[in-house]
Amino acid sequence: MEKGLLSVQHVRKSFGGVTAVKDVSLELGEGTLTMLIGPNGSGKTTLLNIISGVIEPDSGRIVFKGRDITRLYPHERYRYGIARSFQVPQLFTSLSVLENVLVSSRLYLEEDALGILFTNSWALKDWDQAQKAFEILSLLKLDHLWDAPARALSGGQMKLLELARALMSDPKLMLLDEPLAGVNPALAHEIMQALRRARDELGVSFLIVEHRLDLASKYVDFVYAMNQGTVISSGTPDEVFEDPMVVESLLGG
Ligand SMILES: Nc1ncnc2c1ncn2[C@@H]1O[C@H](COP(=O)(O)OP(=O)(O)OP(=O)(O)O)[C@@H](O)[C@H]1O
Repeated sequence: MEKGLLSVQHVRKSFGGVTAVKDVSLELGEGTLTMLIGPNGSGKTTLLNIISGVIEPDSGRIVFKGRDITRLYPHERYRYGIARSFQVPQLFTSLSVLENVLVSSRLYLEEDALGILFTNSWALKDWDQAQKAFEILSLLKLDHLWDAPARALSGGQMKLLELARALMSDPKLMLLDEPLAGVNPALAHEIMQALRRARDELGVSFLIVEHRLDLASKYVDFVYAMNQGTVISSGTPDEVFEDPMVVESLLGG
């Protein structure tokens, strides 16, 4: 497995009497698509939160691009190249698809994002940013909807739009919590294909938590399987889904 982008080392986190994550280690390489699987309560979301910086681990280290980021705040990690998206997309529903992407660009956030929202002053402000937004929208096959209000999109398209917004910040690693939840199978395949295109064309690595193994597994490079707070198996999808430990504990025999 290619290594080197993210290294999670012996991470542990308890909530009161519950140890959600027990001595978890994992490695992600650049430009890879990795899926984190496990039954409910196995610690997947807690691990994602520890990597994005929302939750501080009790012990262990997070190393990103060779630097120890364990004590950095989420916004510092974001600037450093770790983006996170949520199950429910956080969009400006009355703005157009393109405007949603432009508002998220780092350039605009570092300026006066609210002022821009109220004055539409991005319109001719920065052609490069608009061009970049269009490139990302076309990579995700949303370019034909550029002028539609975000509220007119389907649930799956909203997830793609949220992904487009996150890609404007040039992340090296994107953490996605159940990107396929509630999405119909056709769009779920489109989302997985879009992740692969972003991996291939932008060099982004993805770590996705996903329960829809049948849909997602054919698109990912690597799988980590968790159970009761520990990693019980890792490798290519074939290796992990044939591992007797995984068959026994996650796939119900
Ligand atoms: N803030 C919290 N306070 C107390 N317990 C928590 C907290 N967050 C998670 N837990 C507990 O830690 C364990 C792991 O939870 P986590 O949400 O990480 O699992 P998960 O694998 O993401 O589950 P799911 O697939 O259902 O989302 C569970 O027992 C959960 O109840």
